[in-house]
Parts: sequence; C-alpha cells; structure tokens
Amino acid sequence: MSWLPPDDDEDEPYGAYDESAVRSRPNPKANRPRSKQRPAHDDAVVGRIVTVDRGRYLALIDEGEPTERAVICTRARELRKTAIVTGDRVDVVGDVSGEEGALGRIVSVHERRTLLRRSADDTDAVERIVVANADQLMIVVAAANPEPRPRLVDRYLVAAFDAGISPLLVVTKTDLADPTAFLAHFAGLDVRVITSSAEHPPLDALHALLRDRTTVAVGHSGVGKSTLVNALVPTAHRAIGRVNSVTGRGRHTSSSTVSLRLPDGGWIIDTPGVRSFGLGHVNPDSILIAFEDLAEVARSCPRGCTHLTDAPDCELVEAAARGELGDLGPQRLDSLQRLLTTLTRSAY
Ligand SMILES: Nc1nc2c(ncn2[C@@H]2O[C@H](COP(=O)(O)OP(=O)(O)OP(=O)(O)O)[C@@H](O)[C@H]2O)c(=O)[nH]1
Ligand SMILES: [Zn+2]
Repeated sequence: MSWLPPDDDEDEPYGAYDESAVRSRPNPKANRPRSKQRPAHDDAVVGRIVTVDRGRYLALIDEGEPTERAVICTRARELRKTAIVTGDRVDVVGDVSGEEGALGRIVSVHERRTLLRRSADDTDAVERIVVANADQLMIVVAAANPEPRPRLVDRYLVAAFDAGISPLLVVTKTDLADPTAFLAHFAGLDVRVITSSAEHPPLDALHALLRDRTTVAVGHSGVGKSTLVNALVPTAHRAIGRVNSVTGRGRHTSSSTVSLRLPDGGWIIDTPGVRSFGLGHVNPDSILIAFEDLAEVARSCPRGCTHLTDAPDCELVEAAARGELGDLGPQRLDSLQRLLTTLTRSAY
C-alpha cells in the first residue's frame, strides 16, 4: 500500500540548487519590518524527517516527549527545489496534530551538520543526498559469502570521509572465514572494526557505539545487514508513531531509507534502496582532511598536488621516504593514496 501520490524526489539532487536563496529570501519591500513577512511561520514546530516517499515527508515532532507524533508533510512551494531528506530537521506548519488525514507543510530546512551524498555513478557530478545529520556510517561487509571486496569498502569510506561522519566497519560471518587478511587493508586507517558471527553477534558492543547517535547502515545484498539491524532494533521498538501503518513498514514504500529507533536512544537509518555509491561529486581534499596528521604535512605540497606516488615534489611522498611520518605513516599514506585513486578509477 502506498500512502502517497507519486512524485520523484526521493533521494534528491542537491548540488544544482541554491538553498541559500530559500533560507534568506531578500525582502522585496525592504522598508517593511521583517516580522510582517513571516507571520505564517511563527507557529512552526520542529520535526525530524524519518522517511521520504514520493514527495511526502514523515516528520517526527516533539521527539521523546509524551506529545510525540509523526506528521505527514508536504513542502512549501518555495522549497520545491530544495532537497529534504531523512535526518533533516525542518520547521513544519499547517495541521501538525498527527491525526488521521492531517497534513503538515515544511517551510524550512535547518542547516545540516553532516551530509551523506552520492552521485548516480562516478562520472556524474550531480550529487544526491542520502541522509542528513548522521554521525556514523556503519559499513557492513561479510568475511565470506559474499567475498569481501576491499575496494567496495574503500568507496564507502570515501563517502563517509566526504560526509564528515565517522566510519564503523562491521565484518559479519566470521564463522565462515577469518577476516584477518581482509582487515589488513584497513590497518592504516582510523576505522573502528567490529566482527560478528552467527553465534556471537556483538550486540553489546554495537549498542554502546550506536547509543544516542544517528548511524547510517550500508552494505551489499547478502552480507547480513538486515540480520544485524533486526537484532539491534527489536520489533517492539520499531513503531514510530503511525509511521509503520502509513508507510507499510518500509517494505512497500519507494523510500530509499528507513529510520529505526534504537532501544537505548539514537537512530539507525537503513538504506535498502541505495544500490550504488557513485563518487563523482567528491572533492579529494575532503578525504585528505580525514587524515589529520597527513593533511598537516601536505600543507607544504605544491598547489594541486595529487599526493600519489608519482606526484612531483609531493611533501607526503618525500616525508615518508625520509622516514618522517612515523611508524604508521607509510601505511597511512598508502591508505590515503588508495582512497584518492578510488575517485579516479571507474566504478567497479
Ligand atoms: N554464517 C553466517 N550467516 C549469516 C550471518 N549473518 C547473516 N547470515 C546469513 O546471511 C544471509 C543474508 O543475511 P541478510 O541479513 O538477509 O543480508 P542483507 O545484507 O540484509 O541482504 P539483503 O536482505 O539482500 O539486503 C542470511 O541467510 C543470514 O542468515 C553470520 O554471521 N554468519
Ligand atoms: Zn602531495
């Protein structure tokens, strides 16, 4: 069952639009007091977007309060070119009662702390926002069946670093294979790794890492992501107001993301509809920033330096050769270079 009229803006293009034009519209009658411009928005309430489906947005209002409710919303006309995505904080007016048939109207989108983006493919510079305001990217990969692919994980890592959110690598199915050789690829990175097996799902460790944070879960089909998410979010905690009844539990919706509330606080955002992570929009500098120690050294690099092994006068390459980057330095530089080449390599 779909609760929505069709539209096409789930997982929206972002880069082409100028959001500042919406946030601070010039006052056409500058001599008027600003308050007269916005009387309709004075009664706006703040909501968290928990899912987006074909032009309708489900906003959770008064989160954690006895008055908490989920309100189906449209967006104001002036926001028609603004991406509104799962995780966004928005101002809502209209009928915010959450009653059957109530329809709120989103009149503004708050500034985002983080922005997880992707492009359709690596040659496409148009970015689409997957999730706003996430703290953590939980990358789920299997030790075997399907075989783990380091390059795929590299791509997720790049997306996380680009978004400014911390990656967390969860290796499932360690009962089927030893992940040591696979994990050696990531030794030079600041990535926390958790292993999981059918017998010993690391639920305590994960609950501790996920508590009070907003975590986006990504992973290829068959790696055991659903098994893990289901274990972390027991059915009893899934209900978000009337979300389930209106969205048909996510299964029948066209939404690419589903927000699930963790029992101890925090959210896990599943991405069953996100099938690829094009990196066409990523600026290499955003990856270097994630390697703080190396970024410091790279300040002495020539302008436009690629920091790859063949880059002329690259301070990173030279400092590593002189043994000045410390014990882990060469390994970290290697990881950085691998992620940077991820951007220039065509999609796997
Ligand atoms: N041996 C073993 N099997 C597991 C483990 N975790 C999950 N599985 C199995 O792997 C299969 C895939 O698990 P799912 O949770 O459906 O995988 P998914 O990543 O959600 O895949 P999609 O539903 O296709 O997106 C299922 O048969 C699970 O029972 C594990 O730790 N060890
Ligand atoms: Zn360099």
